[in-house]
Amino acid sequence: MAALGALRSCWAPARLLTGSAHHSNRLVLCQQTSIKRHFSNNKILVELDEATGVAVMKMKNPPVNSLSLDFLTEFSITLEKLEMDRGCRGLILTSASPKIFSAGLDIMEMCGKSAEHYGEFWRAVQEMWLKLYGSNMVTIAAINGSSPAGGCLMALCCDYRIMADNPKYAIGLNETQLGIVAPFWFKDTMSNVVGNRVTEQALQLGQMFPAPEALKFGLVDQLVPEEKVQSTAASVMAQWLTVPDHARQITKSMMRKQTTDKLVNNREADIKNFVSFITRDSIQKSLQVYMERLRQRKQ
Ligand SMILES: CCCCC/C=C\C/C=C\CCC/C=C/C(=O)SCCNC(=O)CCNC(=O)[C@H](O)C(C)(C)COP(=O)(O)OP(=O)(O)OC[C@H]1O[C@@H](n2cnc3c(N)ncnc32)[C@H](O)[C@@H]1OP(=O)(O)O
Repeated sequence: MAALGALRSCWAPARLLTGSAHHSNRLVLCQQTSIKRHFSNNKILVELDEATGVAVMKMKNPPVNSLSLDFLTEFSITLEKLEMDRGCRGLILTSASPKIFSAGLDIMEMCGKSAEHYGEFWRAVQEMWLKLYGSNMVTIAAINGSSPAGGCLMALCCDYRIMADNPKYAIGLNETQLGIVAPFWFKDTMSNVVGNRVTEQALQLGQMFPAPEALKFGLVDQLVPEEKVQSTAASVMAQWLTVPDHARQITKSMMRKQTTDKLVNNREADIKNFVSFITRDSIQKSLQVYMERLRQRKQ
């Protein structure tokens, strides 16, 4: 969480990038150029470049990067490690396999399981959101494929979104299409980016927007050719990192705290609400029908 007291002081890298550092600091930077640290596990590839202070996090949960309980747990642990690492100032979030950024929450985690499981799963979804939306790091989503529902939420949590310029890739909070409802904190995250009116319509209709449409109303910030998504993310990140960390972090926290506090103060009630919603027979039926439709589409 972006608690003000926990702000990290990362002045040296900021000064290096703005060019006001002492000569000996520059030497350190040169010497560090090729040092990369790895935080990978079997679901997420992470490489932290010590010279730039930027970590690239590639989701790798085949076939579609669905957000399973295991994946979400690994994700939050990894994010926590990076957050605590004084050498890490920026995070680029992307997919290890182009075409799909993330298929969103793993629907199988919400079907035919116990109430205890649903509670545990939802707590993990909350944790991912609190950590990513509340991150002190500069976060950039390099969206190299489709990004429905929970995948869109992850991208919306970031400070800036760069998407591959391919109309086949779509992004949006499509929950109503599955017969489920995006909770208030999904809604707030989108509303904070694109405004209330657009969010209201998009959420009711469960709209998925092809990349060019998403750009038009600011759901993503920039479209670039597919092969330039990563390099553009790196250069946008370099610009963001020229701003002194403490000032940017306080500003980010000021903009987002009201939204995160709403969940922090209501976590247990939100879990209870989710469990009672998802265990309804009608909702279970809707999810099964949706999965069946996905399978049939494939055939
Ligand atoms: C009363 C007030 C209540 C208030 C609210 C209270 C509580 C809130 C309640 C609920 C909130 C839940 C919020 C949910 C958020 C979500 O994220 S739901 C997930 C939504 N995701 C989707 O709709 C994506 C569906 N998938 C696709 O559209 C496509 O699969 C694709 C991602 C575009 C990829 O297409 P393609 O490359 O063609 O791959 P396939 O379709 O063939 O898929 C490959 C296999 O992957 C399986 N799969 C796809 N997506 C998911 C998924 N999200 N979860 C699990 N599995 C998935 C797909 O079935 C294929 O499996 P098989 O190979 O057939 O076994």
